Amino acid sequence: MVRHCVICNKERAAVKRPKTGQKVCRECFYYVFETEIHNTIIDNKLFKKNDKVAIAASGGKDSTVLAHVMKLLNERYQYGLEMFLLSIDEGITGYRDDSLETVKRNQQQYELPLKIVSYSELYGWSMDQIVKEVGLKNNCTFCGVFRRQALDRGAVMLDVDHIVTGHNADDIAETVLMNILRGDIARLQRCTEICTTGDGCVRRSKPFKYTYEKEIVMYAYFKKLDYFSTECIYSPNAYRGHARTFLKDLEVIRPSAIIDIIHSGEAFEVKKEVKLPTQGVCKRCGYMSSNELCKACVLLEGLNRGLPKKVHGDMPRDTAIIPHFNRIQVSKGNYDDSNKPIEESKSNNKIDQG
Ligand SMILES: Nc1ncnc2c1ncn2[C@@H]1O[C@H](COP(=O)(O)OP(=O)(O)OP(=O)(O)O)[C@@H](O)[C@H]1O
Repeated sequence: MVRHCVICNKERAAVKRPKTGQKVCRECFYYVFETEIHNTIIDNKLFKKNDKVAIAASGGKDSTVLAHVMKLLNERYQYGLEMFLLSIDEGITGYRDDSLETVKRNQQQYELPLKIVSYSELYGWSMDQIVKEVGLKNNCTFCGVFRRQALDRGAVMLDVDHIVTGHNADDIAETVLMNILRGDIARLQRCTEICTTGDGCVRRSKPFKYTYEKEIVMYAYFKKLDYFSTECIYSPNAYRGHARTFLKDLEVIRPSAIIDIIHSGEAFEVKKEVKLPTQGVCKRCGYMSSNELCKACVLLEGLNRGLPKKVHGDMPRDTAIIPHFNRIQVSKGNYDDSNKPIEESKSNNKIDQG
C-alpha cells in the first residue's frame, strides 16, 4: 500500500521526519524545514529590514545549509538583509584549508561576498603551531576562545550589525547537558538564548535553535548542497563528546528529547545569587572581558612566553599583539535603534515549532 505524505495527502511519503516522526514527501519536507526556520526568525524578531548580516561559514553542513536557507528566506519573504559570508581560518592543515575551498565555492553558488580572517593574522599563531606547543589535550580551549573573538573582529571589518551561526538544536541541548554536568549554573542561564547582545558585542543569533541536526543533514543531502564533512583533525572536546553520545542515545529512545532539553533549559529558574560576571573591556586589546585581560590575551601571553600549560598563572604583561578592538563601530550593531524588527504573519505549516 502506498503511504501518502501526511501534509499534502497527494504525493508518496519519502521521508520520516526525525523531529516529529511524520511521513512526508520531499517537497513538503523542504517546505516545513524552511518555514520552521522562518517562523523562528519572525517569532524572535531576529532581524530588521536593511540589517547587514554575516553568516559564520565554516564550510560544514550546518553553516552551508544556513547560507542556503538564509538566502532563500531573504528572497522569499523579502527580509531586506544584506548578507555576507564570514570565515575564520584557524590554520589547520588538511582540515580548514579544505573546508575553506568549499566556502569559496559557496560564495560563487550563493553570490555572497566572502571575508576570511585568519588566526595567524590576528594572533600571530595558527592552530597547527599552537598544537605543536600545547599538544592535543587543551587545544580546543585556545581554538574556541580565539574563534569567538575572531568572528567579532571579522564582523567589525565587514561593518555588519549581526552574526548568525549554524548552531542547531542538538548543539544547544548538548550545551545544556554540559552545563548541568559541570555545575556551571551561570552559563546554564543563558545558553538557550537564541540571540546574544550587549555592550561591545556584535549581536549574534542562532536561527537553527529548534532545527534538528538529522534534518539539516537530510536537507543538505536531498538538495545536493556542496559542503565539507570531515571532523576536525585535532579531535573535538572529549567531555562534550560524552554529552553528545548521551543525547544521541536519548534521541533514539525518544526523539523529542532534544527539544525537551532545550525547553527545560529555557524554563530553568536560577537563584538570584547566581550572577554572571560584569562585563568590562580588556585593558590590553579593548575586547569585552570580565577580567582585566580577556581570555584571548591571557592565552596568547602564555603562548608567546612559551608557558601554554601555565596560562592561568600571574604572568608579565608586555606581549600584546592582538589589534585593538574598535568598539565604536560595534555599538552600531546593538538592537536599540528605531528601525522595527521584521514582523510578518507566520506561514501556516501545520507543524509545531517545538
Ligand atoms: N572556522 C569558522 N569560520 C566561521 N564560522 C565558524 C567556523 N567554525 C565554526 N563556525 C560557526 O559556528 C557554528 C558551530 O560550529 P561547530 O564547530 O559546532 O561546527 P558544526 O556544528 O560542525 O557546524 P558546521 O557544520 O557549520 O561546521 C558553525 O555552524 C558556524 O556557523
